[in-house]
Amino acid sequence: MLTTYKHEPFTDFTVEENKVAFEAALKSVEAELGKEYPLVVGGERITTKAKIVSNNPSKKEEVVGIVSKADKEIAEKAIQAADEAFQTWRKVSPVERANVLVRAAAMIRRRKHEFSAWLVKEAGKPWKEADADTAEAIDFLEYYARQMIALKDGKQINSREGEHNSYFYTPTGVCVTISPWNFAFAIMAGTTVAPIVTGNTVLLKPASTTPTVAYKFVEVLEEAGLPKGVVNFIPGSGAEVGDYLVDHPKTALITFTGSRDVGVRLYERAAVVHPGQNHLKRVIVEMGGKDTVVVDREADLDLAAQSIVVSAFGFSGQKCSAGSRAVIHQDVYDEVLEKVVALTNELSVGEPETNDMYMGPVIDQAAFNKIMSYVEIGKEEGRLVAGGKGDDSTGFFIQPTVFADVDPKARLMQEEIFGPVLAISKAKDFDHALEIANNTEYGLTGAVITHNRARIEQAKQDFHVGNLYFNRNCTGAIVGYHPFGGFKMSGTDSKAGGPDYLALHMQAKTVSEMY
Ligand SMILES: NC(=O)c1ccc[n+]([C@@H]2O[C@H](COP(=O)([O-])OP(=O)(O)OC[C@H]3O[C@@H](n4cnc5c(N)ncnc54)[C@H](O)[C@@H]3O)[C@@H](O)[C@H]2O)c1
Ligand SMILES: N[C@@H](CCC=O)C(=O)O
Repeated sequence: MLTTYKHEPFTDFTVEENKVAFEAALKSVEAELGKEYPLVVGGERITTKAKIVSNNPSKKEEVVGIVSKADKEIAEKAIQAADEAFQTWRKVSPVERANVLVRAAAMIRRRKHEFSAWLVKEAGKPWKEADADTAEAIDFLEYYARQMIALKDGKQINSREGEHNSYFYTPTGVCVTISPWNFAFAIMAGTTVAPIVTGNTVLLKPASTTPTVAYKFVEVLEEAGLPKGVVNFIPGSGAEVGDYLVDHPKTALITFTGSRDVGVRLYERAAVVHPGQNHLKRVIVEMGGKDTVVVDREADLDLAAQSIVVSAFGFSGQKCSAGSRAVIHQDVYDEVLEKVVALTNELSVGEPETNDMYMGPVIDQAAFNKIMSYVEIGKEEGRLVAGGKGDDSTGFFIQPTVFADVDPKARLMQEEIFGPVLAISKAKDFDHALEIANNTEYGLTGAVITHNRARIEQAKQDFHVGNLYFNRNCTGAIVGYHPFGGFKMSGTDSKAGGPDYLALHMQAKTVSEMY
C-alpha cells in the first residue's frame, strides 16, 4: 500500500550541509562531462556515427554529453521493438507497472543532487530551478503511480437484473514522446512515464540540447525493472525522426510538449491516416504561452512587483508559464513600475554553477539571437526601463529586461519571446486589464493581484487561461496540486500532473455480460 501523495520538498541551500552536498554533486558530474551515450532500442545499445553534442550554455566550449543520433532506419527498428514489447507490457498488472515508477522515484531521490547538477550543466539552470525540475520529475513518478492504482479497476457503472456491466481502461499502443529542453527532466520524465504506467510502450525523442539527462533517466527506468523495449531512447532531428514517428501507421499516441509552430504542424500531420493504419492517433500537444500578471488598483503593490519579477525572470523567462507581460491599473501603474524596475535591477546574471546567480544563460545561440532581436523590437515599441544588454562571448547571458508603456497589440505583448524580456501595459480599469490579458492567441497561465473579492470572481469567469493564480506568481505549478495545461493555442489542455491526465493515454472499454 502506498502512502498518500505529497510533493517532493525543495532543497534549502542556505543549509550548509545541502550546499556542500550540491557542490560535491557538481564535481562528480564534472568528472563525467564529455562522455558518449548510445541509443537504446529494445534494450540494445546502438552507437551511431552521427552524434548530437550538448554543450553547457554558460560555457559554450564545455561539452556535456555526446549522444548517438537516430535516423529513420533506427526509428523504424525502435517502432518494431516498442510494438513487440507492447504485446506483453499491456498485460502486466497496473500495480506492477506503478511499482516500477515508485522504485525509479526512490532511485532518483537518492541521486537528487546529481540529476540537478546535470541540469545546471546541460540546461544552464540555477541550483534552485534545477532542484525544482528534479523534484517535479520525482512528483510525476509518484503521482502517476498512485493515479494508475486508483484507476486500475475502472469506474462504477450500472447493471440491470441478469446483466453485469463493467467499465475499465486499457492501454492504447505505441506512444511517441517528444519533449522540450526547458524542463529537461520533469517534462521529459512525466511525458514518458504517463504512457508507460498506463500500459503503453514509448519512443522517447528528447530535445537535442538536453539529451544527456534523458539518457540518465532511461538508465534509471531500466534499473527499476522496466522490461526491454518498453522505453526506447532515440534522440534525433525533429524534422527527420520526429516526422517519421508521427506519420508511422503503428504510432497510436503522440505526446508533444514544445513550441506552437512545431505542435500545430504535428497535430495536423497526426490527423492523416496512412496505409496500414487502422486507428486514429491520439494526440496530446502542450505548447507556448504569453502569460500575464494583472495588477488591480486595490492590491498589495509590493507583492504585485515581486510576482511580476519572479514570473518574468525565473529561469531567464524560459518557461511556457513565464509572465512575460504585466498589465497594471493606471492608478497604481507608476508605483508598481518603479518597484518592478528596482527589483529587476537587483537580479544577478551569470554562470549558475556557484549558486549566487538568480539567472543563468539562455539555452543556445539561436535563442540568444532571437531574444536580442526582440530587445531591439522593444526599443521601437516601448520604453526601455531596465536591462537591454546581452553578452554571448563565453555563454548566452541576457540581462533581465523591462519595457514599459507598450501597446497591448504590439509584438512584444503578443509573441512568445521565451527569454528574460518583460513588457508592461497600462489599463484604464479592471475590465480593460482582463481584455488585454485575453488578447493573445495563447491561454496558458495568468495571475491577478487584488484584494477585491468581486474582481477575483470576475477573473475566475473571464480570464481565459488553463492555470489561473491569485496573489502570487504565475509559474511553478506543482504536480497533484496545480494540474498544468493551457487553452487556445497553448495546447490541448491535457493537465499534466492532474487527475484526468492518465485517462488520455488509455482506451475505455465497456464490457456487458448476461448471466
Ligand atoms: N505548455 C507546456 O506545458 C510547455 C512546457 C514546456 C515548454 N513549452 C513550450 O516549449 C517551447 C520551448 O521548447 P523547445 O524550444 O524545445 O520547443 P520545440 O518545439 O523547438 O521542440 C520541442 C521538441 O520537438 C522536437 N521537434 C522539433 N521539430 C520537430 C518536428 N518537425 N517534428 C517532431 N518533433 C520536432 C524538438 O526536437 C524537441 O524535442 C516554448 O514554446 C514553450 O512555451 C510548453
Ligand atoms: N509547469 C511549469 C512550466 C512548464 C513550462 O515551461 C510551471 O508551472 O511553471
